Amino acid sequence: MRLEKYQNVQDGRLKHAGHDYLELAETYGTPLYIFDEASFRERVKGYQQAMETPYFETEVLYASKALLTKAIARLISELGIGQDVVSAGEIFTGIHNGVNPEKMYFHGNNKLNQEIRYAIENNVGTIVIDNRMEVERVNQIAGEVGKKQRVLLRLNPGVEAHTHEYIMTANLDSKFGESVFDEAIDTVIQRLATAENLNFAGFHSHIGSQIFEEASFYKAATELLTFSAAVQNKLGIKIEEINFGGGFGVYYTETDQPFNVVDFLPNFIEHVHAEAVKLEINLKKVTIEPGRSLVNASGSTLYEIGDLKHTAGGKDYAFIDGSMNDNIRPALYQAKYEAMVVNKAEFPAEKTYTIAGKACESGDKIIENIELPELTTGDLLLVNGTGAYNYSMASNYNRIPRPAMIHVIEDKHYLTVKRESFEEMMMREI
Ligand SMILES: Cc1ncc(COP(=O)(O)O)c(C=O)c1O
Ligand SMILES: N[C@@H](CCCC[NH3+])C(=O)O
Repeated sequence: MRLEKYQNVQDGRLKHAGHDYLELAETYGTPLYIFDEASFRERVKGYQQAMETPYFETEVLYASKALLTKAIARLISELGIGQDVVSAGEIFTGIHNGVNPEKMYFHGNNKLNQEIRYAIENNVGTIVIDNRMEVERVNQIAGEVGKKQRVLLRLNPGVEAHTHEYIMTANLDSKFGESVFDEAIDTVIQRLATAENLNFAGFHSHIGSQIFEEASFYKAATELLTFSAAVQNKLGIKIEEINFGGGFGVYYTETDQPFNVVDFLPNFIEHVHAEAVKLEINLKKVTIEPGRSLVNASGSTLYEIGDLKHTAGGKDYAFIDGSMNDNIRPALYQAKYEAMVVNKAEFPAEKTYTIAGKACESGDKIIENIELPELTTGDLLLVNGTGAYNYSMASNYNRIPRPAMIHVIEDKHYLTVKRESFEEMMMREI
């Protein structure tokens, strides 16, 4: 397993910022989500600095679908980044933990009327309109609330990025946004710009998630700016802001070769500026909304090895006390992960295992065919790169309680999510 900056091997054991994983397991139990707060803070600051430019206002919005807890919301607020939200639930969590709603961008392809009303009443700064029907709904609800709502339109620029089919968002049949190739697109934009209760500020696009080619982002930017210029020239509508979405790929295993986002961003901003100048677009604001690349490497999950099984077919299973309930990604996207036996950090890897969860599903395998030291019941297995889309996609399938989460920050660690109890799982039931 590739170690993160905060991990190192001492006395034959893997440690997290000097903390022994065995002690963390004793204190908090397993399975345990562990979030390294220092590296998250550093990454956020790095992105913010890399976006700074004299050309226009820039803002980093954190795509909170990747991981949102009360503690994460407090960090968003403290660090002063915006929040990309996709439901009233995310807005609620943000607002109740100090996030300034003016800095929120509300996305979603079927925002409910009550969510739109909630957002407008609670001063959510920008609603990113997905489609022409939503234009009318937001306009009407804003009128009822008595506000003029700032909005962007989500465009599908038709830039196909190479990623898993389920996380592509800009193919022609995507459910997200209005296509730049749609014959009615001009009418939709004209309506947006003239709707009495809307303040149309520009466009948004997000071409997909876990993307490794910088070229796809440059291409999408060029497409969007060219389209914006056409809108200005043809319809006389000014485009002040473009939100370029998130999607920067991260390292899970050695087949992943992500680019360095902090190096990429200044070049990207230059590209956007140069294209905007060429096309005579007076951009006032540029935003990005990364989720995975901000949190994934800060998260890991600690499991205890239970039973071991050698099948008649010759496979060696090692069962963990977690499951697809705490990490659905291998089952959903065939996602790959690396892992390490923290108490055998210096033992040679000599056996091939399939790490399977305890859920009643054959597909509940967290890692297939990983080389590890000979395992024994009670060993602790750490899976790295679980910060994004693990806790936020966790479920209670099989009535399995969701794990606890802790934050580690230099010399201390603290609980941010309590382990779910059986009672809590029944709480909403009558
Ligand atoms: C509109 C939008 N913005 C931002 C993101 C965050 O993407 P990622 O976590 O890949 O950075 C997503 C998720 O794919 C999204 O749909
Ligand atoms: N949840 C997905 C990505 C979807 C991103 C949100 N649009 C993942 O785990 O990779």
